[in-house]
Amino acid sequence: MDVNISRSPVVDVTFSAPPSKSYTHRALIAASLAAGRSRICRPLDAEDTRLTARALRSLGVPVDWGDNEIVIDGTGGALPGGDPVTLDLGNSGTSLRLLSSIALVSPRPVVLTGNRRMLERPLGPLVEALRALGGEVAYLGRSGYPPIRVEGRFSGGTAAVDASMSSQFISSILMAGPSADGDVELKVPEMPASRSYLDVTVDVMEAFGATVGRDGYTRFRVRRGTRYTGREYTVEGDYSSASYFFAVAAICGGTVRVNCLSPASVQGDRRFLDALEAMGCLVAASGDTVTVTREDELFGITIDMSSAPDTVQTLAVVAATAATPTTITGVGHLQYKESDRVRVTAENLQRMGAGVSVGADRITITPAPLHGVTVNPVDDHRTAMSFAVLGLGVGGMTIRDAECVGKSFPGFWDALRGAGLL
Ligand SMILES: O=C(O)C1=C[C@@H](OP(=O)(O)O)[C@@H](O)[C@H](O)C1
Ligand SMILES: C=C(OP(=O)(O)O)C(=O)O
Repeated sequence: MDVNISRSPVVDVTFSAPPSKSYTHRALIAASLAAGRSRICRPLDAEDTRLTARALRSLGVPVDWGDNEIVIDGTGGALPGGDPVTLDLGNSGTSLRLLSSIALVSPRPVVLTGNRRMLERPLGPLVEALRALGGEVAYLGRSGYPPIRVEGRFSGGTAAVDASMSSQFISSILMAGPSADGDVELKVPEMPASRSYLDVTVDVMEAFGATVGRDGYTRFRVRRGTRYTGREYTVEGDYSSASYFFAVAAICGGTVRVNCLSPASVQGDRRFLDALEAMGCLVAASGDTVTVTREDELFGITIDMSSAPDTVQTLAVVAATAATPTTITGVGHLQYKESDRVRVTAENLQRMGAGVSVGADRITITPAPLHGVTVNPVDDHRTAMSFAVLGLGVGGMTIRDAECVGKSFPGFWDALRGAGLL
């Protein structure tokens, strides 16, 4: 499916944020390992979260996905035995990384694999840590990458984790921690990438009754005997997905309100709002609603987005419409995502007329007169959504294979149509 995008006049629209993908993955896992029944309310129903649910069912967890809720009778920390099982996680990095540790909880041999791009997304530091904690983990293809086969016992102990490529390596072990035979202690020698997602992990673990010891982002501990308890849990709104709506105001001018967002959220992509404010937008929050207004031209900034990786592309497209250049740092690990996002973003902005320079851990966007192009997102949902929003400011844009947004935000195109923007 291709979507053609014309230039939009100044906007005055209200959107609802979809549920958080990261929170939904984690609630599914915690509920699966919990003692007792959980009801997950307003889960994100998207390709990636469905992959996690399907994988948990394959591991023997009774996951009942109903109408806007998921009911799970938790296993109480253990997983049932059975034949070896293979989990195909598509290109859901969160699913594959987090479930790699859940696989160690299972008494069955578990193979974790994915699509072609997933097999290019690194896993080495997580495998090394799982081996140190009792896992017998084998690479079935290229060393350091999926597919892997996980056997052994989650005995626990101490492991050092290099999370410079992905915070998910740490989140994975922590989420499974309550099911280890002994204490789990993780030492993190250097600042993890996307560190805010570790706050999301700890938030969900504690919401389901687990206690997590930590020293900032350098050390994490889950004590033997820690357990999850089933509960009713409502998934908060997704600030990463909401960024595209906020960017509509920044790029087209006018006002966008987005509701269903938690004002106390620990999601790192709230930082996108700080960036918009620094560039000249008016940002206001009231209850569950955030309002962004852009009246005058925006000016470029220099900002570290290392803890807000999923809104780097959204910020880059906004930056291309500002009056002066923007430099975004902390972007080196974006090469490991659904695509090499810094390269893809640079190439497409340059095709549109912007000046872009890329360094080891930064991207600088120098605004210039822009023209619409046809963008092939190469199956990356965030490339599709960020350039769609830029198209509303430039016109003459076509997004190829637009259904790829289903990975995280299946309602994206309908939301723009419902607001009269398509
Ligand atoms: O743990 C999570 O839910 C996620 C962590 C981040 O990945 P990295 O930690 O690999 O940067 C983020 O980009 C991804 O969309 C979701
Ligand atoms: C990188 C992302 O997700 P994942 O790591 O789960 O593939 C994303 O949603 O941008």
